[in-house]
Amino acid sequence: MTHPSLLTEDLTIRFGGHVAVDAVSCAFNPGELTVIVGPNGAGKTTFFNMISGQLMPSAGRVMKDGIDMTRFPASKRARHGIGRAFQLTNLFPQLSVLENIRLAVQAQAGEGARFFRPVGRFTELTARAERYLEATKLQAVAHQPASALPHGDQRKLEVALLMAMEPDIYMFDEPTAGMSLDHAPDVLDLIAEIKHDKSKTVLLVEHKMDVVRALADRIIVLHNGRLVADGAPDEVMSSQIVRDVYLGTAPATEDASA
Ligand SMILES: Nc1ncnc2c1ncn2[C@@H]1O[C@H](COP(=O)(O)OP(=O)(O)OP(=O)(O)O)[C@@H](O)[C@H]1O
Repeated sequence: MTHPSLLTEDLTIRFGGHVAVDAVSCAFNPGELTVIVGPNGAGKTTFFNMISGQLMPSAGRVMKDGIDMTRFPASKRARHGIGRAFQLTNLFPQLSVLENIRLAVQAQAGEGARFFRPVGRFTELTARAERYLEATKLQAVAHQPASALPHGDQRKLEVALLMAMEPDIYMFDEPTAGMSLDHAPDVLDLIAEIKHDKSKTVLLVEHKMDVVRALADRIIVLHNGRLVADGAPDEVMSSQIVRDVYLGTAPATEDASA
């Protein structure tokens, strides 16, 4: 039996009088890709922000592998293996794609940006960076400055930087947003590959139902900050509560059941 690697316990945040995420308790398991869906303003991104550490909850806890992460800043959570794809905030725009990936590999290896290191070590880190370059199909643009990449390749680079951190929790917030149709499958294939590694836990916020169908092992539904459904994709998508949520007829305080 697999043990959940990530748990939220009664996770709650209030902005003034507004409860944006309301006592959400959920366990996420290795080898499982969970998609978080819900209408606009349901609390999906806020829930994500509390897991990755961009926001501190008003109440409740975030646990990973038995460790309470609730008060850890995002950087410390990342060192504990909670990895979130961001739109190129960690990027050095003037450096090449490969150099950016190599810096992420170095950071993961705890080597910072040291310039002097044994040649063998340098070669090993470069080989690792090249593996991520290949995995994300960015070889053709390896030596281009990161800032010159078209949007689709930038999203792939985000995934490469995330993979280089070797997290065990992968978090993606609308990974194909703003992407042309010809680039989206590459990124979705990458996420599918990550989820095939049974030691990885993947969380995805997504609006596009074709993406949800292609990737989800499990779906959770947020509505007005509350978890209102949790289960297998077919079961959740055909449930009355989900139809109500999307048609706008759900009561605000519906219980969590698929
Ligand atoms: N920093 C903030 N201050 C005040 N209210 C906030 C803040 N961040 C989010 N909210 C509110 O919390 C609620 C949840 O927002 P959130 O962005 O998490 O929803 P979402 O489900 O991700 O929506 P979308 O699908 O549109 O991205 C919304 O009512 C939003 O206005």
